[in-house]
Amino acid sequence: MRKQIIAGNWKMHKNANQTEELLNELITKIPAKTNAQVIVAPTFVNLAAAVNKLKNTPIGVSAQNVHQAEGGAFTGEISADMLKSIGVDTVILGHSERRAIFNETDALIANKVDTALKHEMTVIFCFGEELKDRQSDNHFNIVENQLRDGLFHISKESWSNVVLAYEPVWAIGTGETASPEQAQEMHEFIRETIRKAFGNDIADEVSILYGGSVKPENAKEIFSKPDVDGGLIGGAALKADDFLAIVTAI
Ligand SMILES: O=C[C@H](O)COP(=O)(O)O
Repeated sequence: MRKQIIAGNWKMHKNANQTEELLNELITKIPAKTNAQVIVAPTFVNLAAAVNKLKNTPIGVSAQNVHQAEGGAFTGEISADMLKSIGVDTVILGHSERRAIFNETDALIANKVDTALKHEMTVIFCFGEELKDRQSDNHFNIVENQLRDGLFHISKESWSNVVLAYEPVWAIGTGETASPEQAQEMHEFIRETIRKAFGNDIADEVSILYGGSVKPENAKEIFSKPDVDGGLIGGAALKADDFLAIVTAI
């Protein structure tokens, strides 16, 4: 059975007090039993506090990024070893905001993937087409290339530490969601692409999350699709009630 996962990417939101408040609310309100593994990704400065607060709860913690080098003169950057040393063993890589705003290329993301996997971290690998790609009917090519160039160099053994997050850029923070059918069509394509390259076991086991304007109102229908194994949630992860409504929709 594939793991179902709901991850909240808090992006550059929530200071220390607000982080504590949201975590308290999540801890208090999260149902005793959920069908999905639940993860939150606060900003770097609040990660250690989140790890401490969420100890002995069912909620895991992820970082939003990591630097590819082991360490050194990289002002402002954070290494995998630093994350591991505070108990963070999951990292989001390849997010479209990192690609578009911070010029992260497939080659750089592939490097970051290697570093994270070397440190036995779980990678939530994000990818997805822009609106122009979909309008020109090039979305399958773009998605396949992002997968091949950013991820397909890893070993078969590494796949147990990889979660995929398909996030069409045109649906991120726009309020416009891919239809459940569009999500399913792409998730199925992604799984078949993995099947061709890595075989049935890996294709059937890897969790593929959908991200892009998931809300309590549309979550259930999207998650009902057979190749959608959960969600990577942005805006709606910033309110405990909305996030938990999405968690219970799966
Ligand atoms: O990482 C999360 C995605 O960028 C989705 O963000 P959103 O739910 O605000 O559209």
